[in-house]
Amino acid sequence: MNASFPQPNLATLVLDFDSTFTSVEALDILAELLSAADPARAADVAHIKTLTDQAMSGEISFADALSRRVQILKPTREDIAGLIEVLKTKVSPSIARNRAVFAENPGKFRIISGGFHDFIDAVVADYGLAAEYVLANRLIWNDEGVAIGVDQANLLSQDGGKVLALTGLGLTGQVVMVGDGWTDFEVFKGGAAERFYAFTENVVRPKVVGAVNGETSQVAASFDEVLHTEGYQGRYSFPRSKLKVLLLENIHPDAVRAFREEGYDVTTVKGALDEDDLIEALQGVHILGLRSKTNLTAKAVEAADKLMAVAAFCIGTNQIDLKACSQKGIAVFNAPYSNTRSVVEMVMGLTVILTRNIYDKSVQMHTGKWDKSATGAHEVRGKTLGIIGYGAIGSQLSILSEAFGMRVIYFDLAEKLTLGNAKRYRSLDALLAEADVVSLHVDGRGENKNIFGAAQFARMKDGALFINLSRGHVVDIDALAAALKSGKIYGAAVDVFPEEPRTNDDPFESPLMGLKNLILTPHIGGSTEEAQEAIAEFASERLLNFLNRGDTTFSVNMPHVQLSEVEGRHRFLHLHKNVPGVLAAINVIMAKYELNVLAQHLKTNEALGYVIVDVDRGYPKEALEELKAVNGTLKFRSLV
Ligand SMILES: NC(=O)C1=CN([C@@H]2O[C@H](COP(=O)(O)OP(=O)(O)OC[C@H]3O[C@@H](n4cnc5c(N)ncnc54)[C@H](O)[C@@H]3O)[C@@H](O)[C@H]2O)C=CC1
Ligand SMILES: O=C(O)CCC(=O)C(=O)O
Repeated sequence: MNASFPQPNLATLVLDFDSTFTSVEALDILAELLSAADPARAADVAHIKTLTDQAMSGEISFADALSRRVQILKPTREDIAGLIEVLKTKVSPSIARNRAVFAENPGKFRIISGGFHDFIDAVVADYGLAAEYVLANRLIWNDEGVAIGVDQANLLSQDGGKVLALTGLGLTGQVVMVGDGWTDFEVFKGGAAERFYAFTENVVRPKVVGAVNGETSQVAASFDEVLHTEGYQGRYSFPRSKLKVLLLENIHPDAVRAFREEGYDVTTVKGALDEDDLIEALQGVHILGLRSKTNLTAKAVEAADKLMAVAAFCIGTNQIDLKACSQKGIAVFNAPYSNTRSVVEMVMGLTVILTRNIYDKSVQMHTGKWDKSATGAHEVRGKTLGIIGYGAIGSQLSILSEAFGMRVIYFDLAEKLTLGNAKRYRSLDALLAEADVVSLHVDGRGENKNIFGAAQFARMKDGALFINLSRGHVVDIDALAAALKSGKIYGAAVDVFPEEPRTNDDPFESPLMGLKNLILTPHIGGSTEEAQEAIAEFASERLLNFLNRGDTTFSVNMPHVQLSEVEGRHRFLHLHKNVPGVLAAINVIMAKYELNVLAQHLKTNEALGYVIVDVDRGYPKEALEELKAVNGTLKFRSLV
């Protein structure tokens, strides 16, 4: 290990126990355990919680609240043993994930609490903190093993006791207090600590948060933030609570939850944003999630000061300027398979509805018109489906349509595995001449603009059906309207439009409105609960794996590297322009600082090179600065 860690001048960090070291108030948990065992004590729980809250917010005297709570609870030694087991499972997540920092910095941490050694010692011992590093109260026990009071002689059973107890330790060097409660702030205010962190991971106490000055006292949403600011080498080189995630377009709440659970700072916006609003919203944002309606233009990418990664929470990525992202080293992901099935099922349903003219008949019924007739209504069995774009959606549609009794032909620019009895046509015109139903499933690349226009409609069979659930700009809408009006095509279903409203509150306008046997839907091909949930899981997992370990699997613009968790090591992620000499330059720096390399990967694509180096923990900060300065570097980060 390099000699620069642990650093000799790190401050001593003094941690409060309740709602800081653990995510809960111990006496509240004790009250809950007691009332679970004896429901008659339910009223005690409410009483205890009120007293805890009042004391923590500084509304009532701490000493008074403490002895009143013990008097109400009167726990036995067995009750305390049960409490310890529960508390061990309630350690604050950011403390739990930084367990190693306690062992790596012996003597640098203290626990201070108005709670009791009787349970605190056993909980913090798991983190290598011996009882001598705990400043706490003691319960008074009677001969039957029932706690009947508080050791009044202990400084920590008195108001202002934390200040006196800590000062009494005579710690040398800087002392920093970390806690959620008013008594913790008093430690700083009373001069026993040079700095104070109002710890808000578990509870936000307005009086405490409101008292911080932003300099010697500040809010910390996680222990990672405290460690980072104080110069400790914690689990993360950069605290997650300082990484901003912006999720647009009503992305499923499971994604919001996934990021919050991992400690990221998440903001959500219901609709899509136009370029100006997006540029403003992107300031300070590290991660962006969007769907199909927000255009991440080159200008927005250029203006995004902190952006590291973007995910399209959908299949299409035509709304993202991939080139601009690559040039800035921004990783882009999507969810290529999560809504495939939903689109296919919708096409199947639309095919039947159009073939039977069900939509118009239903509209007429709503106006009181009963038109029972078989004219123009057909079975789909035996009809020919022409699929344009035989990718994930097109090929799955092929399978289901055959099961439905249809004959399938397809046209794709690329070589594809033909499934079932489908037949590949090498000419689009030949397909159009034979298909009874034409369904578009090409991607939204710029070159596909208006690939389906008057000439293509003219080549379709008279009375055929047309379905577009791909992208709006792929079809010339005026040509479609003309083909419908002339009766050249019998019916159509359109889910995607060249111009789509950004939110449900914006109006929809199109030359297609009001035409017969034309089903219009508001871009809902992938809008099922199943698909949205699956997308949320898939896309957020891609982003989190990229953030937490540098994994780029499934990225649409980065070289693909599948990486394991970073455990007991450090990982450098170096993204650069694909120019010669970068790996050599990185290795020269590794050698210069005698870094012990545990693993190294280099993967490139046309535009980018991605070097991942795992090294032993501990190295001088100058090594990082030199790695960042290597010629061609686009982005550099280190993970621990
Ligand atoms: N309406 C909705 O809600 C949804 C729409 N979509 C759209 O569907 C598109 C297709 O999705 P996937 O099948 O998953 O994509 P994919 O990338 O797997 O398949 C697209 C296929 O189209 C082919 N292709 C591209 N341009 C072509 C052209 N001009 N002529 C013939 N073939 C061409 C490609 O070679 C590829 O095989 C997405 O890109 C997206 O725009 C996807 C999901 C939901
Ligand atoms: O529902 C959405 O967000 C868009 C679906 C879509 O068009 C896609 O997945 O590409």
